[in-house]
Amino acid sequence: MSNTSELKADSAPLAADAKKQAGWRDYLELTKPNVVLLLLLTALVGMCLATETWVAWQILIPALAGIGLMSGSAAAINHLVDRHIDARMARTLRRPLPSGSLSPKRVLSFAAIIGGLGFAILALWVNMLTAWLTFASLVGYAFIYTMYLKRATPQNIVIGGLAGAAPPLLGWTAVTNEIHPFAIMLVMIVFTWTPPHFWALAVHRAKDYAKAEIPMLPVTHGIEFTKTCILLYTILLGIICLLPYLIGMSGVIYLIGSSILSIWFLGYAWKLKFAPSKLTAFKMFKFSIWQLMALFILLLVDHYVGPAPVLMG
Ligand code: HEM
Ligand SMILES: CC(C)=CCC/C(C)=C/CC/C(C)=C/COP(=O)(O)OP(=O)(O)O
Repeated sequence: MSNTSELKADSAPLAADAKKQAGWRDYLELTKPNVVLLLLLTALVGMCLATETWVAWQILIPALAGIGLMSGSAAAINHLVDRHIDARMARTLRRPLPSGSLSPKRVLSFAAIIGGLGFAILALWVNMLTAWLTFASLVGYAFIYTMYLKRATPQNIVIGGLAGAAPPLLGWTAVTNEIHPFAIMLVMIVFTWTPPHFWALAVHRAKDYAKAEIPMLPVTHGIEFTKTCILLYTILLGIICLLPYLIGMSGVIYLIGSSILSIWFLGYAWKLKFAPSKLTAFKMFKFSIWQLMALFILLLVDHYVGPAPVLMG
């Protein structure tokens, strides 16, 4: 979004071209609900790992609601800022803004309302540290990544990935009101997972990104270089996934499960680099989502079911 007059100028043609009436499904789509659900799982695990017992519902409910609403708001701002490039890519052209079912003004109001509500919930019922850290993540994704990094550098998703990686820390601070090294380690897992997650899709959709002139790595440095980077990040992720066990935060259930997932993911990265079929990149992208979900469920199961680990420090 460059300024208010652009928003006004945009509203008219989009509203006039509207092909269908806006409904609640359009608003839901703006929030990237599947992404937010996975973000909330990582936040929930951050909350649970921060305490030896169950998380009190008086914190659990407002923390998940606040983080979810602010993430949804960030996603809606991403739709607003990216509406022109979304209109140029096959994957995104049917979204509510490029398809004309919602106007930019409505999207801005929606993002402001749910974002403000999310912040108020965190500030009133959780704590100010979590409220401000979540706000920083919103700014990181909706403004720094979407408005600047995405259009400026092929390292966009590496740096921007920090915002999407923050929820385990947000969950942890919601419960303890302090930043703990264990929470940072959970952030590091999601942070290192993001490049193979996204670049696998970018390899599959490289022509789309080139058409929209977005400097994603496969566009600027080619498919082969991107596949090498995916392989290297996948190895790094495998190493980082060992840390929860090595520092005594998680036990053998986690170690065995996460090692299987890491080897599996590495198998995809290896195939993508050395023996790809047309669909390997897309299958790896899909697998990355299941892998992160399974990894965080493992952390949770290990925490509550496994034998108590010996904690450092
Ligand atoms: C800068 C960081 C990230 C980038 C650039 C990125 C990029 C993408 C893209 C382009 C898609 C396809 C969306 C679509 O087809 O509509 C996607 C899907 C997805 N991403 Fe990411 N992602 C990032 C971080 C994350 C994080 C942190 C999570 C969760 C912890 C996540 C979870 C998902 C999920 C669940 C989907 C599937 C959505 C669906 O099927 O509706 N992503 N991601
Ligand atoms: C408060 C908080 C935790 C904020 C983070 C919220 C959030 C929704 C992070 C997910 C990152 C993501 C889906 C990036 C893709 O954007 P893209 O523009 O590259 O993808 P697109 O082309 O599919 O829109």
